[in-house]
Parts: sequence; structure tokens; C-alpha cells
Amino acid sequence: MSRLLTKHCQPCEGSVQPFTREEAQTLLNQEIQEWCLNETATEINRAYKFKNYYETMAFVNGIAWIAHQEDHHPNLEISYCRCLVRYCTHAINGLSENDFICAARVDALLLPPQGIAVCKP
Ligand SMILES: C[C@H](O)[C@H](O)[C@H]1CNC2=NC(N)=NC(=O)C2=N1
Repeated sequence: MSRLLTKHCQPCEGSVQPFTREEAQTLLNQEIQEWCLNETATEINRAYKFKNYYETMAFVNGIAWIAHQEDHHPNLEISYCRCLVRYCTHAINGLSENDFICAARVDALLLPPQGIAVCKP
């Protein structure tokens, strides 16, 4: 399990410095290898493919839930069987740990279930 899944987003208006390209690439290589860094090192992105619109939109709803829980919001490009997810931290015009935490949470949406939760009446 990614170490990032043990963390939650923190407000970073003002005080936080954006990651350097080297810092971002190192964290990406260690924790979320399927994601790409853009040319200016201000965004990470990953394209996910699905077999139909229903599955694509179910995934998008999962992302919306993560965005709501973490108060950190991606840019999404949605088509019939593809979703491009792009994270950057608007407040600092670059990448913060929040982007990597949310990226790891989005990846985890697609992991197989780890067990069956037993609900007590
Ligand atoms: C007040 C609130 O926490 C901020 O406006 C949050 C909301 N969601 C956000 N999402 C992203 N991607 N970047 C931000 O800087 C950001 N800021």
C-alpha cells in the first residue's frame, strides 16, 4: 500500500513551496508510477480507460467523493470510455503533496476489494 494512503490533504494557501521537478519526479517514481509529470512540473496526470460510459461515470463519482473528503479538486476530461485526471494545487500554482495523496487515492479506487465488510444490524 502506498504511504500516501495513510495521509490526508492539508490546506496549503500561502505557506507551502511547490515541489521542484526533481522532488515531484522522485515521489511519483516511489508512489504513483503510472502518473505523468507535465513539462513545467506544475501538474501530474493519468488517463484511465473503461469499457463503457457507465463504468467511466462510476469512477468519476468516486473521484468526486475523494475531492469532497479531501477538499482538493482535480481537473477532469471525460469521454465515453476514458477519464483524464489532472492534479495541480491552484493555491501555489504548482504541485504539493496534496496532489500525490489524491492521485494515490484515485488509483486505490481500482484496487480489488480487500475483504467483505460485515454489517451488524
Ligand atoms: C479553501 C479550500 O481548501 C481551497 O480553496 C482548496 C480547494 N480545492 C483545491 N483544489 C486544488 N486542486 N487546489 C487548490 O489549491 C485547492 N484549494
